[in-house]
Amino acid sequence: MDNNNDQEILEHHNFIGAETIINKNENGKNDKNSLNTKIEIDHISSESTQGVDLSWKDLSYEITNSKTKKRQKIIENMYGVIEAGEVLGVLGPSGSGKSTLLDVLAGRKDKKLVSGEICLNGKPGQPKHLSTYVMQEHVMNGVLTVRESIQFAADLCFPKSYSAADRRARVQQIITEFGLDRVAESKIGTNFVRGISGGEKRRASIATQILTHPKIIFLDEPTTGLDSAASYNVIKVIVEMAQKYNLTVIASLHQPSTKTFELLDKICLIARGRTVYFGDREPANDFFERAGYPVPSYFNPADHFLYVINSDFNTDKRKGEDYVMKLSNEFKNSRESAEIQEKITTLIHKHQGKEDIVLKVMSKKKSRYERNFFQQFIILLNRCYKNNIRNILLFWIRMSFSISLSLLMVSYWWKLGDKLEQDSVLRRMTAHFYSITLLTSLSVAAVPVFLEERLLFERERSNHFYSAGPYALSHTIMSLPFVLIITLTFTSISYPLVALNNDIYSIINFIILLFLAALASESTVIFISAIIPDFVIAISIASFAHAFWMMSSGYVVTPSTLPLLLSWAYRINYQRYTYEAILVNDFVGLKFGCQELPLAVDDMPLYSCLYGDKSGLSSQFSGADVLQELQYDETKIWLWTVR
Ligand SMILES: Nc1ncnc2c1ncn2[C@@H]1O[C@H](COP(=O)(O)OP(=O)(O)OP(=O)(O)O)[C@@H](O)[C@H]1O
Repeated sequence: MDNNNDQEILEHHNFIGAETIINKNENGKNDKNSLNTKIEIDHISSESTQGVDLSWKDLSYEITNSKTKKRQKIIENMYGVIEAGEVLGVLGPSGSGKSTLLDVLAGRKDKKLVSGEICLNGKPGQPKHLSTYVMQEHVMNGVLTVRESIQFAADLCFPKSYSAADRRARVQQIITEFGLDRVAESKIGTNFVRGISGGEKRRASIATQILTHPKIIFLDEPTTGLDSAASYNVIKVIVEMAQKYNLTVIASLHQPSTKTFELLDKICLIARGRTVYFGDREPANDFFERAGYPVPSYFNPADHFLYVINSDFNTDKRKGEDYVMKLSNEFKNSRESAEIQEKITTLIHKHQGKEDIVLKVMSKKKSRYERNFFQQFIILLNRCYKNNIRNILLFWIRMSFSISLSLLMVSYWWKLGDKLEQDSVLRRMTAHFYSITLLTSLSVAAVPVFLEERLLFERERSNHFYSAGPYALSHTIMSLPFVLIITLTFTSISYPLVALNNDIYSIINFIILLFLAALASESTVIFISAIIPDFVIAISIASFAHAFWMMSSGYVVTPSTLPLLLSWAYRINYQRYTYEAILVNDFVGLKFGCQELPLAVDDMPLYSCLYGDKSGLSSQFSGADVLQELQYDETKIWLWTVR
């Protein structure tokens, strides 16, 4: 096998430590079986010997201030270097630009607003495809156990060459590495279910995101909200992982304790978007001493540095800026800064002329999903099933609403169907209208659940776990039985007690039509939650949308008298189609009695009919007469169902 074939196999397996393996081939020959075996072994142990050194120069991010319309630099002329296996802590006061620096390095900002150069192993490049960005919030599915959450990530993210047993072994390995053995079978926890501690949640969340050992890991404030012991444990695990797998880690930190601070290899101190110090942790003391701010004895150096570089509380804005400028210039002219600049240049020379297989293979790896559409769908379906079964509270809330509303209907229209006089026609129509509108209103209660899911979806999709298609399909399919049960419960109480058309065909049709309306309403709520991330706005819009469909359904105001704005909505309104189809379904075959008039001609009784024959001679009219008057063509029922 030649080198090209080696390359293909390595790329096929998304192998990370390619160079090492090729060099390690025995007898100086490239043997396919031995190569594959090594790749498998490597997959199982997740070895990835070659790391990525990250450096940046003159990095700025400039926006146009929406109020003043002036250009504003959020970070300015930053430079730095971090080698594989090291952990860099980005420290600075609130609003100093820590998250912006991470975002710019991770390629999460608009490129047009970014200037400067980012290098991977000394060559210009973007870390996006080799990195994972661990966000501040530990968005996880609270009803799953720690092991299930990590297993889910492993099933989706590991290459096809991993067997189920390999994946389980790797999950166990990462659980141990992250010190989660004791809580592996415990649920993460929700508002209602007591779960694992905050520190354990954070470690579990990070574990699911760095499972495949991306070469570079960005962590946005991984310790926020944790006590100092939990923060220490989180950073300790990250440092150990970085050393063991030669990973490059950049973490923004708020206020590390002395012990946590001592775990960091390098620190980057930022104030007002400028570098005030960058380099190894220990020499920082020396730099600040020379600058006139020595670290007091028995004082946490991190606290001291953050105190010194914080000019936010300087009442004179100009003075605050000058102060930061002075410190920043002092660093620029320091020997520590010169060393960093030199290191950036050395890296470029070190990697010059070498083909970087790690970068090549890794960039291909992240540009596609590890599982195909169907596999993603099955894995997501399984998780969705567990989620729905364990997150049963929402289901019961909706069930209890469904039962209450159906009882409300019964109390209003008790045995209405048995009364076949003409006065009952309008009441019958009202009962149908409310059965649709009440049942569909229940879906609004699902907004918070979809919004919570949305955060998880965004995080997992951005980490290339799966695409939107299988996610939407699995959730739609899983919601079907729940919507059906709610519809059946509503119908089984209200339908017989309101005594509607007891023909079996009519009953089945009624259930199908209500079920489809409930699904359409559920889809509307999902759509609104998908485009509006704010809970209050989303729930207000979902309620408004429901009221809007209700008002334009043709019941409250007849279609011919609908205002222009609502008449277009009438044409696409799912509540309208359900309402009209349900009326057709119920009214066909019924006979209603007209009101007998006290006057009689030649002893022949006279009648007043609201529908049908109005000559006064007919004592009855049919359901079809009502439909004809309303212009609901009975033959359209299946067309409406489809709509
Ligand atoms: N797109 C933007 N438009 C206007 N101002 C912005 C924009 N992006 C960032 N900023 C401002 O830039 C500054 C730096 O923001 P950034 O989020 O990077 O700070 P931070 O150090 O991470 O803060 P914190 O620790 O509070 O999260 C802040 O004052 C922020 O308001």
